[in-house]
Amino acid sequence: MKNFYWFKQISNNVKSERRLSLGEYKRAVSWSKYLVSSGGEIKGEGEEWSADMSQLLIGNKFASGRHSRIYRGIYKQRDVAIKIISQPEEDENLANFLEKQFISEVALLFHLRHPNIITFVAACKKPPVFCIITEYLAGGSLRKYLHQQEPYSVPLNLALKLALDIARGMQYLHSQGILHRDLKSENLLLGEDMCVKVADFGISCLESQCGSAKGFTGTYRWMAPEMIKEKHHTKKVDVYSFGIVLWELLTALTPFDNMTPEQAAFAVCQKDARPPLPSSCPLAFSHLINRCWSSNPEKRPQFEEIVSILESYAESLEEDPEFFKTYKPSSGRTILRCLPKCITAD
Ligand SMILES: Nc1ncnc2c1ncn2[C@@H]1O[C@H](COP(=O)(O)OP(=O)(O)OP(=O)(O)O)[C@@H](O)[C@H]1O
Repeated sequence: MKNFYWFKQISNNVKSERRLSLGEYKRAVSWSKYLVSSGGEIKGEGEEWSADMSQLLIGNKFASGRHSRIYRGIYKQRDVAIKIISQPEEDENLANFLEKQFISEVALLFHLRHPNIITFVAACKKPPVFCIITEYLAGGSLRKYLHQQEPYSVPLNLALKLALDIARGMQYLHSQGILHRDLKSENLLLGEDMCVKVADFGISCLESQCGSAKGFTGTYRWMAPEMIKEKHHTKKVDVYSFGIVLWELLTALTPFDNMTPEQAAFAVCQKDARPPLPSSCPLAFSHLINRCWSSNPEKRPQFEEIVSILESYAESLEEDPEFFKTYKPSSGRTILRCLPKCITAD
């Protein structure tokens, strides 16, 4: 607890009660002054999601986004992560964009409840600073985890479990009519027992309101070709990104590592390039990955089918530890098992 302090205390300049360095203290004050009104707590703007700032204990910064800083904290006795977004004074367009993004992220997160989706706790809006409080996931991002592993070393049963968690979170998200649009290992967080949760809904949208992908800020290495080309896009853009994440799980590498993001985007769109599947990749996975990252969105499966397929793999693996060595895509076994769920009106 020694590095935590109350916002309220900061506003009252009770500096002596905190064991922060002068630099940390100045930084904390510069951010928190916007979140704490003089002598009292912000009551928010009446929104259901408004945080009670008197209950927020803020700790060390542990990560950063493009326009945000992420702090550890405690809110109502619960471990939380606090994403603080600050609008730049000198760039009005970016400031407006960040405000819209904050409102949209909070509106979507507020309604989501699923074990594989990060849990929203509260938020506060005090321009030029906004904050989003979510549960804290101690395992960090899947990307960080994978980068700590030797290439091709993630056990297949673990890769399968992680893939299933992600697919279940995405199935739920799509069932709510929401497109994530920035699915990548950096936005997948690890909780206890290696449970994965989908996070960062900054550029997510309701399917009916997504519009075109013009001026889009997603990440090229994971982005579906139709989105790179700023064309009309559907839920299937997330399935494409999931294919890339599956590839990451099997290789523990960064997709298109030898290219800049722009070169990767060009290669994907103009040359139909995809990251190379290792020769050791079990057919069961390569078959699914190839379907997921198909350049034709219609050919990509829905998450409902992906979950069924992965569940059938998990069952088969439990019955037969050699399953991945003996699997044949045309065996019919998997298809039969998922048939009732696979047939959709897509
Ligand atoms: N609830 C959390 N628990 C643990 N770590 C988190 C949490 N939220 C965010 N992080 C860490 O902070 C990083 C950045 O978070 P996030 O992607 O939400 O910020 P962002 O501002 O949207 O970033 P960007 O715009 O660059 O995508 C994540 O990759 C993760 O490592």
